[in-house]
Amino acid sequence: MEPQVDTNTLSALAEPYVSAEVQPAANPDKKTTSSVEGTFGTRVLENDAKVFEHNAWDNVEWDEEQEREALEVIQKQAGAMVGDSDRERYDKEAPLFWDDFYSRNANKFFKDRHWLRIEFPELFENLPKDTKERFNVMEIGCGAGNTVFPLISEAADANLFVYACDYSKVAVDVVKSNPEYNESKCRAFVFDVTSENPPPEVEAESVDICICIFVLSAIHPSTWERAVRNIWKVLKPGGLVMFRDYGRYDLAQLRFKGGRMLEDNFYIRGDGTRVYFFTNEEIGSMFKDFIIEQNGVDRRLIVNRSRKLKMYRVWLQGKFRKPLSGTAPTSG
Ligand SMILES: C[S@@+](CC[C@H](N)C(=O)[O-])C[C@H]1O[C@@H](n2cnc3c(N)ncnc32)[C@H](O)[C@@H]1O
Repeated sequence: MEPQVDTNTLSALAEPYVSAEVQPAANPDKKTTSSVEGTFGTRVLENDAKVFEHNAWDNVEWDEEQEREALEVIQKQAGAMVGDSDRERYDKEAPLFWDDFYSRNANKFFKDRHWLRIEFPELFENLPKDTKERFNVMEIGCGAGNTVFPLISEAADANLFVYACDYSKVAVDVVKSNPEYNESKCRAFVFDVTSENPPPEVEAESVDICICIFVLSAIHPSTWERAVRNIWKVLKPGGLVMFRDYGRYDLAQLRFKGGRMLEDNFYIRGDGTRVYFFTNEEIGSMFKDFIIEQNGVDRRLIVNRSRKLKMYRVWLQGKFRKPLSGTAPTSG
């Protein structure tokens, strides 16, 4: 996610919300099942002495030392885990914390995802025009609509329909109150992706593309399978999941202090919202029943030139295709 804050000052990166995202660097449209380091970026740091000459560097390699330091930070965090009763409360009341978040921020927090066309060109290719067959996109965890509205406006002359769901009622109300909201193009509704069943608003196997941007990190790891099963059920055979989310050792993870870790790599922010930091392996096994077309890591070094600070960002990006035949994933 990309809050509208200055990502170059550390104070802007403090809890409760670390700036989650800057615009992806370049088109990683490369089919691979492994890391796609090297495909995202355009500006590569070749000489460490020049690190403060630009604001950002792409595809930054991590050395063993950095990895060791990251692990040390995480071990320290694990020394002061959130207590059981708080953990249960954060789990039970999770949507309410997001309600509070959107009550405070409405649609002023995240920037619009204008990079969709670059990173996820499949959303715009082969869109039907003037045909009876509608192209259905579903966004899970649509928040304030920062993906939905740019998408609808970019594809204004196509026969595109967007289902926008979120388990925060306040978020859904924010989407519905947007002047661009138009039920001939979009339908927003409350839905928890970890529910037992897919949403009644969406016909089974009717969705061409399902978008999950910074949402799966917000759900408890024990519910990943249910979420993926619901996504599977709404997708057409051959349909695609477009995924972008936090990666392991992202700055946002390493900046958590004691008393914030709920479980391994799963944290509670100061505002009560939760966040997980994934590895490619975890994402690969979560979507194991899909054809993995991309499962990449986007590493960026963001530099504060005046304060000589280096901030390492790690995001994962993936494209997972539902096979033309196959049965729904079962829960383990
Ligand atoms: C980090 S925000 C991302 C919002 C939006 N995808 C974006 O990138 O701007 C995560 C969103 O996921 C929603 N969310 C979290 N858990 C959810 C769940 N189990 N089902 C549906 N939405 C969920 C939250 O309410 C919040 O709006």
